Amino acid sequence: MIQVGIVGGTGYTGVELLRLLANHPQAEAKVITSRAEAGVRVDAMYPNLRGFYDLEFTVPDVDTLSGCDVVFFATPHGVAQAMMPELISRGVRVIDLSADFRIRDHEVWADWYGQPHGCPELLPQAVYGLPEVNREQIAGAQLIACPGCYPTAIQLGFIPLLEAGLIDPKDLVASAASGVSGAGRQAKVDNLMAEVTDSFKAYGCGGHRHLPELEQGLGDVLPVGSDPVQLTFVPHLLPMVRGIHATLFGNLTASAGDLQALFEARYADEPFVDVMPAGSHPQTRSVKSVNTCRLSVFEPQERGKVVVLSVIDNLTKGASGQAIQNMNIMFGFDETTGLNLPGLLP
Ligand SMILES: NC(=O)C1=CN([C@@H]2O[C@H](COP(=O)(O)OP(=O)(O)OC[C@H]3O[C@@H](n4cnc5c(N)ncnc54)[C@H](OP(=O)(O)O)[C@@H]3O)[C@@H](O)[C@H]2O)C=CC1
Ligand SMILES: CC(=O)N[C@@H](CCC(=O)OP(=O)(O)O)C(=O)O
Repeated sequence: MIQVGIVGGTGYTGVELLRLLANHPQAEAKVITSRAEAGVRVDAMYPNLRGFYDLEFTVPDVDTLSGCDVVFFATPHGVAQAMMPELISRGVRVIDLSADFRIRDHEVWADWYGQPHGCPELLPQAVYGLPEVNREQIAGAQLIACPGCYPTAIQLGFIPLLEAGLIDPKDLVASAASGVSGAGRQAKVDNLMAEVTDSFKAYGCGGHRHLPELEQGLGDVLPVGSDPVQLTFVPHLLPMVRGIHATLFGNLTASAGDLQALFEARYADEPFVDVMPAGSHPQTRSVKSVNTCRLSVFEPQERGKVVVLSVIDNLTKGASGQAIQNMNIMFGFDETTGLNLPGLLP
C-alpha cells in the first residue's frame, strides 16, 4: 500500500482524486491539504466521501508531504513550482495536475502564463504524463506533468494521423467544448448558472494557454523531417458540468486508406482509449466520471478532409483519472487499478 498526499484537496480535481482513490486497493490518501479548510474533516465538506475518509484537511507543509510515497498537486499554476525543488530533493515522486511542468521551454511557459517559471532547472526531468505516448518514461519518472484536459482529448484524436504522416501538420484545426467544471471551483461571474445555462460561447479564440502545450505534444509524435505543427484551437464553454467534446479537422496528404483500421490498430492495446464502430458519434455522457477517451474518425464525402470526434471527462481522463493512471504505471500496479468502471448513464 502506498501513501498519497494531495495538495489542493478541496478543488474539483482534488475531490475527484479522492473519489477515485477511495476505490484503489494499493494506494491510501494520508495527507490532504487546503489552506481555507484546514481543520475541517474531508467528509464534512464532501458528504459523498462519508465512510471512506477519516482525515482532516491540513495546511500544505513540505515536511508532512515528504512522508508520502507520491504527492499530487491539484493546485492552480505556479503553486507546484514553489514546493517542487524541496520535494524532489527529498526523493518524493510527484504528479502535477497543473500546467507548471508541461512546457519544456521556460520562456514559452512564462509568456503564456504571465509569470517567470519558478524552477526551470527541474523542467528537463519532467515527463509529460500522456501514457498513450510516454508509458516507458512515466514508469521511471520522479516528476510527472499531467496533460491539460483539452490537450488530452485533442492529442489522442490527432496522434494516429500524425504518426502515420497522413495529415498536413501545418494545418490542423481543433474546435473543442468543455463543461464548466473545467474552470475549477473558484467563484467567477462568467461561470454562474445564470451566465452559462441555455447559452454557448467560444472563448480564447485569439490564443489559449493550451496552444503551446498542444503544438509541443503533437510535434513530438511527428515522423522525423515533418513540417512543424500549426494548430488553430478554439475552446468553447458548454452549459454542463463535466465533459469535453473535441471536433478535429485535418487535410489528408495521401490516400487515406482505411482510417478506421488505423485508429483501431493504434489503440488496440490502450485500456483507456475506445475507438467507436465506424459511423459513431461519441457522447460526453458515455465517459462521464470515467478515465476513457472515446473516439471516432470520418472522411466526409471523401474530399480529402479527415474529421475526428473525441470525448473525455475533463476531471477524469482530462485530470485526476489520468493522474492515477500515471501513478499506477510509476508504481508498477496494473494500469487500470481503481479506474476500471463504465461511465454514468443517463
Ligand atoms: N478542472 C479541470 O477540469 C482541470 C484542471 N486542471 C488543473 O488542475 C489544477 C487544479 O484545478 P481545479 O481542481 O479545477 O482547481 P480548483 O480551483 O477547483 O482548486 C484549487 C485547489 O488548490 C488549492 N490552492 C489554491 N491556491 C493554493 C496555494 N497557493 N497553495 C496551496 N494550495 C492552493 C485550493 O485550496 P486552498 O485555497 O484552500 O488551499 C483548492 O483546493 C489547476 O492547475 C488546473 O488548471 C487540469 C485538468 C483539468
Ligand atoms: C472551461 C475552462 O475554463 N477550462 C479551462 C481549461 C481547463 C484547465 O483546467 O486547464 P488545464 O487542463 O491546463 O489545467 C480553461 O479554458 O482555462
